[in-house]
Amino acid sequence: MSVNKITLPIIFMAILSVAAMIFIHINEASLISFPVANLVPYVSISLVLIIIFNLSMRQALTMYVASIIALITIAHFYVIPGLKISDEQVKLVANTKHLLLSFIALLPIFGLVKIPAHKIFKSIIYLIGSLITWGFFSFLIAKMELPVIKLADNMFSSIGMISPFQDIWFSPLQFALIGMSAMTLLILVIKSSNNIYLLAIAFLAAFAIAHMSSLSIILFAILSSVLCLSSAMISSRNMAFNDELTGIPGRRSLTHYSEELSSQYAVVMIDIDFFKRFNDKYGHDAGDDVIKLVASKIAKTGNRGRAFRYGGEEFTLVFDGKLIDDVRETIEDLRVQLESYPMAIRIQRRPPKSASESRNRRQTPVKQDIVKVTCSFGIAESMLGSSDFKAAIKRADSALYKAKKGGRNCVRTAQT
Ligand SMILES: Nc1nc2c(ncn2[C@@H]2O[C@H](COP(=O)(O)OP(=O)(O)OP(=O)(O)O)[C@@H](O)[C@H]2O)c(=O)[nH]1
Repeated sequence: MSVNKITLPIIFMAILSVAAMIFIHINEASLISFPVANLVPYVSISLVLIIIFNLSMRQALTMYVASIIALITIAHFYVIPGLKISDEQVKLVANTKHLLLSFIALLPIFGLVKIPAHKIFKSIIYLIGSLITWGFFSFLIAKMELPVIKLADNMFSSIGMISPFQDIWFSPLQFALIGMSAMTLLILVIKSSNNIYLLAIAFLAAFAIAHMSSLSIILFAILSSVLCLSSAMISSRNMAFNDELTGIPGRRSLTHYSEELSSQYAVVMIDIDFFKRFNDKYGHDAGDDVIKLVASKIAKTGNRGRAFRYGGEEFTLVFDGKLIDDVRETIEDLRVQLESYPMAIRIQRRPPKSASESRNRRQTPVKQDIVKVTCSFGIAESMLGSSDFKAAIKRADSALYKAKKGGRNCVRTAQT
């Protein structure tokens, strides 16, 4: 068992959440009529569970747990009746909700974002970021009097319901946050550009927290849970089916995919040339860099080709519905592209001889080198009346062998 990257921020959040709840309980329990204290065991137990799942490296489970807890906690919050309070108390309750929901909203987010453990500072930025986002959204909605909100208000009142946009709580603190909010939003957008779930949840959280209505909170709870669950499913599927080094589908995916193929397809086996020599000269890490670069190029092959890492320095391309003649040109183009692509790799240096040499090295950037790599290709196609994919792979492998024998950096087909 080892502490993975998101464990420490979660522990940090757990301590903050429990401390905040105890504080709220001590200070406001007499003013509010629902038992805030009930949430303490919920959140504490759930955070302990999250930490345990994280310690056992079950990140997908962590996300499931985080999202289910978000749902249960919010449901608990709103199912408990008896909010008979004065105006002053409404404000206090609103404050309590803001605080609690900020933490709860952050749980799934922290389940999704892999923040390096040593950067607890980053967690604080995310916390402040989501609070500022909330400030920005409530300001926008409350102050701009968007026509769409009036429309929604009318719609809700016409069916006898209270609009979630009514009585938006708006404090002077939000004014102070507005200047910074645009910047924070921008940072959130940039940081989460390849994590659409984070972005969606941050926005939903901001929306829900800004409105403080059961409807928007429930909407948030449902949507964030769905987003977390789907993210968990996608990430566990990716973990099982994608190759760890290159990120492209691995051998297991290929087997899966072969079962969905039509009766006509072309399959290409690709192998990096003289890779052993390359590894010996530049080191294993540089070898890994090359495998990643080659994989990214192969994955971009057009003509509706699907790329897989077959294993080691071998890749497979599958063209469903195509035959050798349909893909020959595509593969020749890919070969030329790889051959002429200058790859930047990090060069490993020999171990430092002394402490002072080691210090000096840390100040100089890691050396890079530009290398050229070539690949050999073997193409085969499905046999009439046979759906045996393994046999097609074997034929492509034999064609690849011919390409290696024929001098490498060339394409051979199972026919020739
Ligand atoms: N860096 C790195 N090397 C790998 C990986 N998988 C396999 N290899 C290395 O790839 C090399 C493959 O070598 P060989 O099968 O002898 O073939 P080759 O040197 O490419 O020669 P030809 O295929 O005949 O052109 C071996 O040295 C493996 O250790 C990997 O994931 N990363």
